[in-house]
Amino acid sequence: PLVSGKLLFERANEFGFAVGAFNFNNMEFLKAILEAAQEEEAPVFLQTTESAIGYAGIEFLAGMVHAVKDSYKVPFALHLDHGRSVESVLLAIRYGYTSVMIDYSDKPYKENLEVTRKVVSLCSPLGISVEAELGRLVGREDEVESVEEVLVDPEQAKEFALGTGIDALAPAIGTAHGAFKFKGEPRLDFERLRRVKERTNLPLVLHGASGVYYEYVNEINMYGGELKGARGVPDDDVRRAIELGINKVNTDTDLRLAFISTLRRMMSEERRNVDPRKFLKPAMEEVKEVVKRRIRLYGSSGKA
Ligand SMILES: O=C(COP(=O)(O)O)N(O)CCCOP(=O)(O)O
Ligand SMILES: [Zn+2]
Repeated sequence: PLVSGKLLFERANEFGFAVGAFNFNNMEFLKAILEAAQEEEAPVFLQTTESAIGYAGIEFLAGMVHAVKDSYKVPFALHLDHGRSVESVLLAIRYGYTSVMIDYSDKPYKENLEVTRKVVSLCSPLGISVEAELGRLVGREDEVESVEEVLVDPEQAKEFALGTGIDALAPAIGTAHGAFKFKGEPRLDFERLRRVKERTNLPLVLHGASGVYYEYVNEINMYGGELKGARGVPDDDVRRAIELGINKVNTDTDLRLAFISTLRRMMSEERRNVDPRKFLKPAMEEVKEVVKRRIRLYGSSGKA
């Protein structure tokens, strides 16, 4: 059933595992995620960014989730990923989201603190969980670095947690969104993560955590794609981060790679087919498989 993110954050923090937070923009990804969670008997966050809402419309995205809120026995939260304004959070509340992120990490600290405190005052009385971010993920798309990376300051994290009353914190520890993470070798700042957990004891969130599995990258490159230098976070680093206190792991790129690799292969092999379902069904199945793989990696199988 559809539940508050608070429930998922608290249990994951108490028992030391992470809940998968999977992004969706359409019915196929949503169905794949929920079926994977059901088969793994795992809780999940279903999450949409503002660009997902721009693509599909919040009525469709929230409407689909509310339509199936009693159709799956596993608990799932509907989460606004990277909300960039109070208005965006209010819209999510209006459409029955049960968890939100207010991401003011690219603004001065004081602004981040004030706006986040405001969002907590709006959401907490409604039982809606609030996630915020400190430090800045380097936003690397197609190998082009767009923003300067700023790693989280553990002392500031403690003050921020106390000053805002957030339910969860996303500390920037070296990851980046997309398929091109890290300049050189993959490296997360585990010592910094440990200190943030020690000082806040909050449920922590890892953004930019996709593994970018070579089997999907290779298949995309074999069937007309061009992902040169694609690289993700090794599974062992995700495990280590969870041991150190990560309780929600954001996963978008791995689902995209699974979907697109299957789509490219099917489109190239079935040259007479014009029924979208013949391509979308196997692509959806592949997304389901990679979601199950990630749920097992996060230690959340059987934790529903
Ligand atoms: O942390 C992540 C995903 O990390 P990943 O790329 O490593 O999967 N996210 O918050 C997902 C961000 C998706 O943004 P958009 O819908 O604008 O493309
Ligand atoms: Zn993110």
